[in-house]
Amino acid sequence: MSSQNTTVAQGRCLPFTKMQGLGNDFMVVNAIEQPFDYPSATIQRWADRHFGIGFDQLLVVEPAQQDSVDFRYRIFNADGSEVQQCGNGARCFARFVVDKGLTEKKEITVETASGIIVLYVEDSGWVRVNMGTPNFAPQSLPFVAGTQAERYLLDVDAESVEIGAVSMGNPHAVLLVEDIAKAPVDNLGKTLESHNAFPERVNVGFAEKIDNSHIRLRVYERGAAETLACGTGACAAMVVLRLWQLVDDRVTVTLPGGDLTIEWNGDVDSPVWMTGPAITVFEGEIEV
Ligand SMILES: N[C@@H](CCC[C@H](N)C(=O)O)C(=O)O
Repeated sequence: MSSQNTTVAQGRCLPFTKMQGLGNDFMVVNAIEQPFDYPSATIQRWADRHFGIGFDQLLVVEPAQQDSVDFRYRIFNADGSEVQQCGNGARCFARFVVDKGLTEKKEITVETASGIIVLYVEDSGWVRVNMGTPNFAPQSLPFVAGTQAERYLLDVDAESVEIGAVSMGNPHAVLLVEDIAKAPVDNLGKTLESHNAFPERVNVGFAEKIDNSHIRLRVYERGAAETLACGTGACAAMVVLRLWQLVDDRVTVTLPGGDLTIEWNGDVDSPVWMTGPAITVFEGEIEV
């Protein structure tokens, strides 16, 4: 994760599209035709829900750096930090490049800071994403945990909290809770996000099992606080619960903003699939 600190031309107006995937909302910018820099302070100003556009993440469409890839997909949290992956954003990215006529393909390959992912725009307008393989190695998050395990006990404020840990390109801690409505998302989520066992911070998911094919989930996102949905968080929760043999290979994940379908067969060499909606809210321009 890194922050950008370059200067940009003042007084310029930047066209953007406001999009959302299950209420996880985004400012999407075509930087192929209008390259610009992303100082953290500017992103924070744009992300502000009272003084700016208001969004959880800024998504930037750039030219691919490799021949076999269609686009480069860059992601910035509302706090201005650049991150490796964003699942709901990936679906919006796919709809953006198709709706704007930047590609005629319905199978779109994109580079992210954590590798290549493939996006499939379905006839219904929903998007199915090959999110790549989950990585349970602690160093992949990074997570200072000693040896790899299915479950870890973490000391938090004199208590011991059981978590699963996985990288979906970005880092996730997952906790199982009895009642999602009572989950301490604001307090424990915020504390764990910056726990010293996660040197690059972490996204924190609270999952309640409904049955073998249905879980409820709330996520305290690194750099954005609790969001209405987190795509990589849904993948992380599903694979951790699948690893713990609590769910089947195909699971509906109900987030505050709606449902995602997540599929993973339990094989660490198999990819995780995510399917869900991606919606354009409005178009606008903002002063850089
Ligand atoms: N909302 C996203 C995840 C965005 C990045 C995350 N906050 C991080 O810092 O890793 C999603 O839908 O996956």
